[in-house]
Amino acid sequence: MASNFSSVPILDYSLASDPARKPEFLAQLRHALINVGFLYLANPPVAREDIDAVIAYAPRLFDLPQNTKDRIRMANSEHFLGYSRLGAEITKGQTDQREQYDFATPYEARWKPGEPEYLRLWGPSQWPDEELLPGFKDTFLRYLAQTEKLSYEFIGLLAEAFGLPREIMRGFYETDGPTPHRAKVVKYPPLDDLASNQGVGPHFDGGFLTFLLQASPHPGLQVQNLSGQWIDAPPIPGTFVVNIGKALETVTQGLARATSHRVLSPPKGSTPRYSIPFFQNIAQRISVKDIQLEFPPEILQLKEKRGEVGTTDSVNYTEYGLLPTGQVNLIGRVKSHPDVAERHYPDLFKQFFPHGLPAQGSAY
Ligand SMILES: O=C(O)CCC(=O)C(=O)O
Ligand SMILES: [Fe+2]
Repeated sequence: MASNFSSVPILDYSLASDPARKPEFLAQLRHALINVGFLYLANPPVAREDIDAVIAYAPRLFDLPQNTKDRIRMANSEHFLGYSRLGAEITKGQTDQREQYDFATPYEARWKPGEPEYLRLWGPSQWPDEELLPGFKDTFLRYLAQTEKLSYEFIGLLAEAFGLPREIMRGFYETDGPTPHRAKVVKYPPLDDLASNQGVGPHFDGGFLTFLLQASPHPGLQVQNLSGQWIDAPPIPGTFVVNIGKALETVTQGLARATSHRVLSPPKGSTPRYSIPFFQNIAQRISVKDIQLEFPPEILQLKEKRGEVGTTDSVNYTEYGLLPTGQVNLIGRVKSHPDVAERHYPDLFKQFFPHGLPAQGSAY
């Protein structure tokens, strides 16, 4: 019988460090990974004062004068890092109604001519001037470092929940150098003057795990269940929303589900919604088919019990079976930010946009 879900489960991270209650946590985690693909994580090991501080900074980032935001626009960056104006991003061919900054964990650009083009994707972030937003960069980096650490601890717990050794996933990210991760600070304006209510259109996340901080009390995030219905995932203070990306779904042979999700714009007259997603990545040169995980048969059976996953409204990621992760990432960025691609990756731009820049979808 197909299992389905009508709400997103809440897991308490403090159980994971209590030996007596860890089995309970792992059982809940296994259920959430296999049957839902989303969960709330209460009591995450990220300092509350840093969480509160990044939440407080979010509106201030967008209240900066337009010309100072544009100075660090994404189009400047071959790493697709920086500021994107409202309406600059495309999901599934439609314009998203959100304004955002993309930042990454610290990373020195390493690409050299002759190496694969996708290695150019990662490099330093563009930060707002310190005088304009004192303390933001340091606070955000501290937040990123803690969230990154949590993401690796969580991958260890995921392995345990699936009956594997805790360290088995390391091969995906411990390679010749650090694996960079991306985060965004996002503002969804209310519907008043928008062309549509697509805050962000239906999609899967690409990488391993996403840790989403809902940074204002607005609902709007929705998750698609197995029969295609949209289920609300409203903010719960003090939690992260954790979900699975397509790379992790692929390496776990579909045990951990990547679940389609979207954000609807806040209603007319409302204040803006803010959110801060962190996207855990894996090493760029690795193809997900390079490492085969052997799951115990009784775990694989749990997937059969789930039944067929119904249709989703999201784009798919069939490339993961074929290409290095870095190339899959780069293609995703090109499709989402064609104007940045046109400037820095002209060949890929022509391949995906043979008729030129779409009417919408220009970061600048
Ligand atoms: O803003 C949110 O709540 C979700 C954003 C999201 O799904 C994404 O950026 O991938
Ligand atoms: Fe997402």
